[in-house]
Amino acid sequence: MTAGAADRTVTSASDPLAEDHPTDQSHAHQARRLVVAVDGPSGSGKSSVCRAAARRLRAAYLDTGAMYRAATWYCLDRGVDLDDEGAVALAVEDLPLSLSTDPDHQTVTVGQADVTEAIREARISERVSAIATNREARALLVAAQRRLVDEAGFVVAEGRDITTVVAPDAQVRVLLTASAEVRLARRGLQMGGTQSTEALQRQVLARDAKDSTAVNFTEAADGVAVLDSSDLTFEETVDALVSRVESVR
Ligand SMILES: Nc1ncnc2c1ncn2[C@@H]1O[C@H](COP(=O)(O)OP(=O)(O)OP(=O)(O)O)[C@@H](O)[C@H]1O
Ligand SMILES: Nc1ccn([C@H]2C[C@H](O)[C@@H](COP(=O)(O)O)O2)c(=O)n1
Repeated sequence: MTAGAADRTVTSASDPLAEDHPTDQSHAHQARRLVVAVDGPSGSGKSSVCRAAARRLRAAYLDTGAMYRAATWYCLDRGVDLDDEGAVALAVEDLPLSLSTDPDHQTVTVGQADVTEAIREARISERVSAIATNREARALLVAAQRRLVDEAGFVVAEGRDITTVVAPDAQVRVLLTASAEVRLARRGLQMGGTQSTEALQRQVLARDAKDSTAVNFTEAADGVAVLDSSDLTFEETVDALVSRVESVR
């Protein structure tokens, strides 16, 4: 792990902070505890907007989707049948995951393998719903995420169930949305125009449809503010999120 202001390491999903060594700066985060929870559908801008907001706020950044992706990578690497719910849950229990929460240095490792890039591949995006819809695997990952949020103190955490399950008591709770058309266009640009329309639809819309059978991230729960970025630039969206945080600090 690269030590830094917001670094945390999950050493296994079932015992996430067993070997964590918070730095002095991370204690400073705890002293001003503030949790910013952001959910939303694929391509709405959660990762990019939350990472930029965390940088501006000098907070930790927790990408919970990266944990589901790393679990998928691990299962595929070990030849676990993703349709075998019990085998997947056992694998996730053993998952040797290390995740940086420093918004400037995003790294994800599984055992000795640096999977930071690999977990973004289409083969992972197209299979990750098998983990997201596995109840036991979810429970393990949610427990690890709660520990990370608690330890971070001042954190921007994003995913699909942060406002409702992982950190329902967060001081700032936001559902970041954008129209399906806009999200597909953004994801197409992000992938450098390499993906067919069908592939993009599988990775964005079909994945959302599967994931939403496990958790609701299309409607804001009570107390959750909707931030629709369809007509906002990236900077305007970051500004809107940062302003919300500043208003409760
Ligand atoms: N308001 C915005 N205006 C223009 N582009 C944006 C905006 N917000 C995000 N983007 C861009 O859209 C793309 C998708 O954003 P991002 O990967 O953050 O989405 P996401 O919600 O995390 O998706 P996923 O859940 O699938 O990982 C990125 O290239 C990002 O820079
Ligand atoms: N809190 C979360 C975060 C993510 N997921 C699932 C749903 C996605 O298909 C997958 C990858 O997330 P992404 O990197 O695209 O944000 O992980 C979830 O169910 N709950």
